[in-house]
Amino acid sequence: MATATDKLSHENEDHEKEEQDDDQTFEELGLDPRLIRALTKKGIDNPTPIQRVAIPLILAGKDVVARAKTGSGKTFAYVLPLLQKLFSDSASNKNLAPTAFILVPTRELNQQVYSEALSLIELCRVQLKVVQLMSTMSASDLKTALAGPPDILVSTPACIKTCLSKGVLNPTSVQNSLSILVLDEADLLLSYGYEDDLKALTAHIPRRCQCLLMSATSSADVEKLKKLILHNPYILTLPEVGDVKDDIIPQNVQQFWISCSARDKLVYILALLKLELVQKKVLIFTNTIDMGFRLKLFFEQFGIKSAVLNSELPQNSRLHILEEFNAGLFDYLIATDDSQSKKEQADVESHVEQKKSRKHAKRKLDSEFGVVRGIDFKNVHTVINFDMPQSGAGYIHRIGRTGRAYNTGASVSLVSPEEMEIFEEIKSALGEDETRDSNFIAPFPLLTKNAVESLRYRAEDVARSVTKIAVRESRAQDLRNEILNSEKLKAHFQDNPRDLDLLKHDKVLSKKAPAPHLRDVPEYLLDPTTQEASKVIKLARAAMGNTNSGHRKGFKGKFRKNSNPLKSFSAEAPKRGFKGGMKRKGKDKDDGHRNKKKQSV
Ligand SMILES: Nc1ncnc2c1ncn2[C@@H]1O[C@H](COP(=O)(O)OP(=O)(O)OP(=O)(O)O)[C@@H](O)[C@H]1O
Repeated sequence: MATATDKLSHENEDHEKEEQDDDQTFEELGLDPRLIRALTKKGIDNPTPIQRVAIPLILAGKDVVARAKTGSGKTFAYVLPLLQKLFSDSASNKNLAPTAFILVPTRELNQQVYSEALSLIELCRVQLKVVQLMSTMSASDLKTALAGPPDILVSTPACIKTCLSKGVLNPTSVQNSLSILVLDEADLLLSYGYEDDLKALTAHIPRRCQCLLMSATSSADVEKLKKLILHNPYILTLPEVGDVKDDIIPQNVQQFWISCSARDKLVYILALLKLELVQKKVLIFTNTIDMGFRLKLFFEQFGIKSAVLNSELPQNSRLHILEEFNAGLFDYLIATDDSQSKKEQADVESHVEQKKSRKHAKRKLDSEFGVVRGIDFKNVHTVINFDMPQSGAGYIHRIGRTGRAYNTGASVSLVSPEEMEIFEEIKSALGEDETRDSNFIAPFPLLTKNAVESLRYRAEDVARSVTKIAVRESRAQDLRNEILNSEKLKAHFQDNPRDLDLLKHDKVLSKKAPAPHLRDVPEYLLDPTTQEASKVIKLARAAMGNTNSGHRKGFKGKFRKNSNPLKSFSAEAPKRGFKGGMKRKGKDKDDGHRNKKKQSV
């Protein structure tokens, strides 16, 4: 067993190594050649900064608390060393329970992590078994999934608790077998209400178990989890260097905002999309499901096809919508970030519970839905906040859906006077600073008043036709369609897991056929500035090989290292006893240059 002094000197070595060697390879990190080959097949050649720091530490058996920006490659940072450790263990594995648990807050993330781990295992051709547990599974399905047992279990904490309470997982077996526990998106686990579920598990985590906490933001919740789960004294925290607010948003994401009344938001978003002032693919956030459908119906009248994603839809449909969007089958996805609705529902439920009248407390929304947080949307260029999120953390997670890996991205927030207060809160959470792109939300420069006014008449006319009843009917219709889809999907995808085209989710819901004259914006309605702006966007798109949203052409390496979230992770040593941290080299020297670029979207 190493002493605390050993621990500190190890940390210092790691730190210096990182400072010296910015271009380390996976090989130099000690990664197994099979994993390196698998990564090459996935087009991944070099580790990201968080991977450079975390992989050797995890391989060395340390507990790690890793905090790194959204899109910085945290999943591989733990999945790769975890698999490597299991490569050597699996032959001698006589365990009665899984060796590794990966706990995630949402089903969507569950699916994503499971798929990443499975695909690496398949590419490495090793005898490891990974399974995912879902809360919809019956006790016998859970039993079947855990038979064997698998080497890796991906699950929400709630399912683990269910397995323990139903006797599907034996606590003693867990104590004897569990060697690695990962809490992914740790900052969200408690806010999704998993505290009791986690507590039910902690009693059975053996002391020798290696624990890893991955998170995009730091919060009191992460601290709480650290205390709850991490009992091994060898902990390395990897927060960002210096100011906590340093580069919370990746530097290759440009953030913009537009001030407009709540009523005018429809005409503004129409102008952004129809006049092509933002690049595709576009992810649009609303705060309520009804607003999501209102937007969809509104867009349909202008020939803009979009799909909606929300917690009301069956799980298969949600996962399929994500797959289709990631594969580039449609360009506009309206996602409802309904953490607020969930909270409201939870309040209602607890009220109902207090009254001991639970029969009306049916859960309509899926509490494990979480499309905003942690999901790896592929090639989303623009995130639009149609409604503003309720907190700084919510904003960070939403914006983090663009600018992932080596891509650039932009965000546009439509802010009404009623939302100014929360907007100010968000800005102070980011530590807004005009000299740093990553923290600064600039006024959107490409939309002129003329352009908005030219569309106002048409937009308001259509907006009036999208009545509450129309929204309610289309919401019900979509749910019916998706329930049918869900059944078909289940059956079909068991046999053809890669067949994405079968069911499209961006079909038209409006009863009223779109008027042909609304499809195109006639040239006489467009002022020269807007025409110019739209051309600039198209050219930028073409220059980046982004003319077809389904295919990302490599423009890796064209970014300056410092403006890339994957390159700019920096780590700092724990507060006590270790100073210095891993600094980004020359991080501020080209700020002026970045500011000049602010005009392009
Ligand atoms: N070394 C690498 N080189 C290039 N791309 C990478 C590398 N590592 C991961 N990626 C890609 O980067 C994207 C983001 O990775 P990941 O989802 O792990 O980010 P994250 O840090 O977990 O973000 P979030 O906090 O939003 O969940 C993924 O598409 C992943 O395939």
